[in-house]
Amino acid sequence: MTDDSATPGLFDALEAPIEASSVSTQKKTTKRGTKAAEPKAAAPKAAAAPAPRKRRSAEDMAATQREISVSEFFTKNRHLLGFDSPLKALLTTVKEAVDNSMDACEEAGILPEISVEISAAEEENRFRVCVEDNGPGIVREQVGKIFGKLLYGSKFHKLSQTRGQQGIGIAAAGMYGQLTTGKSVRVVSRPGKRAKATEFLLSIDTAKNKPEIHHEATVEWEHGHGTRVEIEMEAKYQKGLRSVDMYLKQTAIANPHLTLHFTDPGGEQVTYERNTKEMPPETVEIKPHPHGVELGRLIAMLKSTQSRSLSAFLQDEFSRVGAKVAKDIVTKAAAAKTGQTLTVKSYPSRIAREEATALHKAINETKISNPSTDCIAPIGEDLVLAGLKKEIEADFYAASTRPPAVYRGNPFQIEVGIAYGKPGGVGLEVTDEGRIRKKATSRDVVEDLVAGADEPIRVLRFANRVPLLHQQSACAVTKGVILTNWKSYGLTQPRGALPIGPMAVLIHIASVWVPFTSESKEAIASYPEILKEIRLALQDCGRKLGTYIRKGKRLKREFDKRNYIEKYIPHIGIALQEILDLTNVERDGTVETLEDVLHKSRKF
Ligand SMILES: Nc1ncnc2c1ncn2[C@@H]1O[C@H](COP(=O)(O)OP(=O)(O)OP(=O)(O)O)[C@@H](O)[C@H]1O
Repeated sequence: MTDDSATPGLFDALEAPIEASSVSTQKKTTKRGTKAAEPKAAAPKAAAAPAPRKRRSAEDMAATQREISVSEFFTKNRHLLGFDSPLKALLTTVKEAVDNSMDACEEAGILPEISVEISAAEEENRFRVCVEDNGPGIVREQVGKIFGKLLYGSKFHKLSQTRGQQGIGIAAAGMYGQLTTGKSVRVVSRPGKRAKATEFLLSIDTAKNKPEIHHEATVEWEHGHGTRVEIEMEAKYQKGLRSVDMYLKQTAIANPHLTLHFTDPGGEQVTYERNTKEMPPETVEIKPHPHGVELGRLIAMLKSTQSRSLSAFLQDEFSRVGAKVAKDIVTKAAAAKTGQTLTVKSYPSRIAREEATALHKAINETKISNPSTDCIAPIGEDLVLAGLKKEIEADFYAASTRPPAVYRGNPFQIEVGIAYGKPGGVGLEVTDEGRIRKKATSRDVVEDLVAGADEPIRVLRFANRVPLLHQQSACAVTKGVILTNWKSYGLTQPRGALPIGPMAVLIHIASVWVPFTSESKEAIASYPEILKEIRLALQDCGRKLGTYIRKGKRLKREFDKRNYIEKYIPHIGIALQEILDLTNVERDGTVETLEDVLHKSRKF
């Protein structure tokens, strides 16, 4: 195919009068003794000289420079928060609301019961998302700020294991709804039996990042306490691996103490009943570990602390620092040329930048015990297994919870569960009578969560019990699975890829601060310490899986051999009858006897 658009330009150039610059080129060529220049394709006509650029003074520029509110920023960059398509926006909204409900219930010590309802709105491509919980509710004064102001929350400034971290989530969902439909968010909240439920209609003033409450009234509400959020938005509802349905199902797996009701836009209802009444253990909030603090943060902390001496500052603001460790740090820092004037009594806010640098270096050179780990609550091997068994029918399950570890001063813990073998697949079992038979299955539906025998395994990623459905390939969890050698556990694995087989692997990272790669909290950063722990947990489960697969292969070989021999038993029977010249009565039992001998033999 030719590019016609190029042609006129070329002819124009050939017909154009020779410009000064091309004449000089000809002269040069002749000088060097080469053939006299034939008329060459001349350069296109020189464009008219561009108008001189208008110069702008610093004052002119200053007139256009102004503050950007965080809401304006995220309105333009909503993809950063997980609102980059109508499909994903729906999932992100449900996720933010359900995660908040779970956090609130757990913080209040209430067994969570949550209802999610998605219904089609009047206008096309619009849905209404309603999430209701039996949590502690929200006091009246806070409702506006929580739902109508970005970067407002209770979790950002503390180090504790919660689903939410940033204080953006639910307000961003409301803002997305407002942006795409112009409608306000409806909130009903009742902070306890003695209080009345209040209904609010509110939106966010994006230029000021402030809530605007349009309506507030007390209403009757059948629940003793809790919160209901309703957001209408442009969205798309679709089932599949990255759907709301999948997020809710995986949430039920990782949160066995949750009862969850879901009504989809078609009116179909599903309830995930809790299978334990045990709440996850209460976790404690911790102070930052000194080894995780960066220089800039240390300087800011020195400025803002209430402590009146350097020793007190180190002990009050950080975990695992006692008087002795504080003294060691200060002595080391003072020994450095730049930190000469430092003593344990130095006044923190008067410490100069060079001294702070020496202090930071000394902190990292001092041996300090790892942070305490009572701030982390893993799901636990038993409940990982129970969760998998409840929602995924498979032939084999295994789980492994690693001891806590630390990245950048933040404690974390990894746990892994696997479900292997699709019901109705190759699963075989030995009956009480010693017969090998195909395993029976109670479900005829092919389970989405276990991959097909010739597909890459399904990786179910969780961070603080929240399923992560997007950005799988950018996530440390996926990297950990790929870096594990699954061939030694009986699975095939293409180079640099996920293993192949009928398996789902659940990987959970519990941490006081999950290192997400972006604000949309979809993938976990690949810190070497995290990758190492993921691989160790996978290897532990892999070893158990390997034993099972080897046993399964042996059973399969036995099963095939038996089938083969069974095929010939009638012929052997006839031959035996003839050789032994048996009577008719004796003849009748020959085949049964041979079959019996075969099945009782454990060798075949
Ligand atoms: N259903 C609820 N019940 C009680 N409190 C809630 C509820 N939803 C939100 N909150 C409170 O509102 C705060 C802000 O919630 P938001 O979703 O904006 O941020 P977050 O959960 O703190 O962090 P992230 O942005 O990572 O989700 C929470 O920290 C919590 O204190």
